[in-house]
Amino acid sequence: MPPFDGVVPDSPEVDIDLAAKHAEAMLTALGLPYDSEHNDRTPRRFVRALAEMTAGRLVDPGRHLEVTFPSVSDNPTMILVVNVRFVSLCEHHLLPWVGRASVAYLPATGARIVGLSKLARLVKEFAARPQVQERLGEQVVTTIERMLDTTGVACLIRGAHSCMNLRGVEAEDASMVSSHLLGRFRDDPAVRAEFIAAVGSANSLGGGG
Ligand SMILES: Nc1nc2c(ncn2[C@@H]2O[C@H](COP(=O)(O)OP(=O)(O)OP(=O)(O)O)[C@@H](O)[C@H]2O)c(=O)[nH]1
Ligand SMILES: [Zn+2]
Repeated sequence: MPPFDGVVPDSPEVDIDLAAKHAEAMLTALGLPYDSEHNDRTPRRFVRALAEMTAGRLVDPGRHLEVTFPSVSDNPTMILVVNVRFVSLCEHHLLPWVGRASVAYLPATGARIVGLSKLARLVKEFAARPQVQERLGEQVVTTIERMLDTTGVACLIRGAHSCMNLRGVEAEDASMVSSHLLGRFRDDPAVRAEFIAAVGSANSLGGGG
């Protein structure tokens, strides 16, 4: 089942008919009846969208790191993917939050390496569920550490949380920055500085090749 393709997951855990019935009751209880021909499918649309945006919880994102290639260097250097865009749902309010993650790892000498897209898939699937930013970063780095032979893993995330930007405190331009560092990224200031500088310079170069 591929999530993130606009599809509602086909899973025994997901009952769209039942969810739509409850959503209609919930909206009615809020004084928002959806009972005209214009909007009577809204409860169904609402729960389908929710199911689609939480499809990542039904898969094991780590499976992407099972596809590896032989090492190409006796002196492996930092592998970094910058600005992986993701969409998530704040687990407190179930409102969307969006962000960009930059993910790096240092392969151990002789270790097999992973395709770049797999790091992006990891981020997007861990994001596609009720989530908090701290846990997203933690899940990304600990999964890479578990699945690959590395001497360090890092993930820097900048997230814009609509529950803070568009309601409540309405801090419109505020975003959250978090860094999750393991191994040499945590213990060696030079490696950490190289990571932060590489993310910064990639951003100043703009996207693309
Ligand atoms: N640390 C962290 N906090 C988050 C994240 N997403 C949402 N929050 C915060 O979760 C908190 C939930 O606080 P509550 O006081 O229970 O909720 P609330 O009454 O709606 O609070 P306000 O948002 O301040 O109106 C809010 O401060 C949100 O900004 C996240 O990824 N990480
Ligand atoms: Zn929230």
